[in-house]
Amino acid sequence: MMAVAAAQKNREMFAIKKSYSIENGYPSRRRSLVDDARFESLVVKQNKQTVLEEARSKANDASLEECIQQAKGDHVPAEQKVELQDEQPSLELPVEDEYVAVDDIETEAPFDTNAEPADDEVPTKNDYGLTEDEIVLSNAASESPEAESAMQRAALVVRLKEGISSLGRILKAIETFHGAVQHVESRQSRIEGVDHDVLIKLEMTRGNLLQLIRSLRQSGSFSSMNLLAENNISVKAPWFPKHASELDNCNHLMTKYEPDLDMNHPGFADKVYRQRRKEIAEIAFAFKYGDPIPHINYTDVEVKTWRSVFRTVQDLAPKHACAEYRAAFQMLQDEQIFVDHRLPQLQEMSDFLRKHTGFSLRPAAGLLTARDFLASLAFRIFQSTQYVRHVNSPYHTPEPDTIHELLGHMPLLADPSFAQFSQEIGLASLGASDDEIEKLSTVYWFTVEFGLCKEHGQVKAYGAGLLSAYGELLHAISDKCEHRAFEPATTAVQPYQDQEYQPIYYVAESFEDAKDKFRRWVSTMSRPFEVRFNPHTERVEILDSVDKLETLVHQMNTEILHLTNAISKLRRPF
Ligand SMILES: C[C@H](O)[C@H](O)[C@H]1CNc2nc(N)[nH]c(=O)c2N1
Ligand SMILES: N[C@@H](Cc1ccc(O)cc1)C(=O)O
Ligand SMILES: [Fe+2]
Repeated sequence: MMAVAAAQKNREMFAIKKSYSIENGYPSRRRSLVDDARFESLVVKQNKQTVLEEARSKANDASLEECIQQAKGDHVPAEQKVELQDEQPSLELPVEDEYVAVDDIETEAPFDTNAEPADDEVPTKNDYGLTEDEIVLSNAASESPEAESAMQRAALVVRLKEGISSLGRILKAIETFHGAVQHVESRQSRIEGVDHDVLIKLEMTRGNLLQLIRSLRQSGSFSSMNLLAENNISVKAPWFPKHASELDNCNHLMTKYEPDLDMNHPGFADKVYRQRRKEIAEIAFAFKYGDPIPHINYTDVEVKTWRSVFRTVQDLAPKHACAEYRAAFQMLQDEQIFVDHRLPQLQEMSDFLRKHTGFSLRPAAGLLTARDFLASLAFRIFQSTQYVRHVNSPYHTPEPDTIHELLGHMPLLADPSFAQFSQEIGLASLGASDDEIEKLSTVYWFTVEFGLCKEHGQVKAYGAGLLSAYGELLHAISDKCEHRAFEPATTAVQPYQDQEYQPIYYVAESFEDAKDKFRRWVSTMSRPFEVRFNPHTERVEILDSVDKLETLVHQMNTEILHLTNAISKLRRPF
């Protein structure tokens, strides 16, 4: 608790309004990007577990009689309705706004007659406990009386142990709860002690469905009873932003490396620097989707820092940076955005990127959590810091600053192939599990941040952490470190630290090759749905229905028609 109070105080001093770690009591003196991320995963898991357990114990309190009573009669009397709600309080799965049910994902749950039952199909030891799907359902039902009486389509898998005739009792129970059976399928079970597995698709009110599940669980004739998610019952995916404006909620900071918190930070002893950081952090926290990015009047000291990094990178890039970086750097110089006597403003940089790849910027107060940071990339939005590293350490700084973003990230975000790669990492992160986020951020780390690539047999840098830190750039191309071939599956589990120069770097054959490999690897991830970014609406669409796919196919047909026309026009004789 002491640590939390101290962190709270630090937060006030430094105006950190949203920090995942601080809000959850992470000891502010522990300093590692990786530990910090693990801590986030752990807290999320623990919270989820607590919520599930609470809901299960609540569910166990309700007796069968009560349930059946409530289900009888067309209308549940008002007093009982209240009681019902008391039993199923609103269950907020997440800490803060992470991990809430995704309420608009529809999932198909096919009844694969050959499939062995998965271990996790068996809900709990205590057979009338709620599974996660049921908690999501109960969550949806407890939102309002209307939500509770809303019709819900669902699929149940019941394993019968006393002969197929108990199916009759189940159907009767469904009738009692005013459900409509749409489909029934049965098969001989391969599970010992079970004679039949039955799949029942039905429709009934959410409230009744929960009661039905409870009452079936309490009967001794079934070995297990499972609800499979169907229309509008959410899959167990974490919440993620569906529209670019929702990134206003995706600005959680890591605690490490704030000058107020970390004695090793180059700015720790510098009061003026700390005050400046506070001012600039305020701008990021106040920023909302659609706002112009506020202009910063950089001080002479800040401009001096910029000039020294800019000039060195300008000297080193021709020899050590990849071709795509060099090309974009040149364009930025031609447009007078990259000049040595002033820092580029985020707004002009954002306008530049938008013209080239559709990427845009929004200001960030510091190092963001991987989940929040990656989510924005899905929308082709890069969350960029706006403060400048301390003047005493131009060659390398332990946290991202605007020089790192501008010199390291921006040139490549203007390259179409690289922009696409960045967005794909972002899209893959939406709704990913905590473990997968950890893997994705590790891949991001060894590619976008510290990647090397081949060019005419030579090794060149494309990682932003190398192109903004000439100290590390020279180290990465020296023989003091190890170079390995980029392979997403192995790269994703390579431990790393962000305190010092990296001991290992990964070398990609090319961006296109890295993208190909990444795509193949991502397709092995667990997310049960595919997403797509619609640039016209700035919305991420979940591709989970035939209708949505059909619309897309129509769009693609139109494009193919235009392409075919283009070919025939080009072929036309003079
Ligand atoms: C995704 C991965 O963890 C990566 O290192 C992120 C983390 N958070 C960040 N936050 C900011 N502001 N800038 C960055 O470059 C990053 N990089
Ligand atoms: N080391 C980089 C900045 C940086 C630090 C930490 C990060 O996670 C990312 C970037 C530089 O000096 O430019
Ligand atoms: Fe970065």
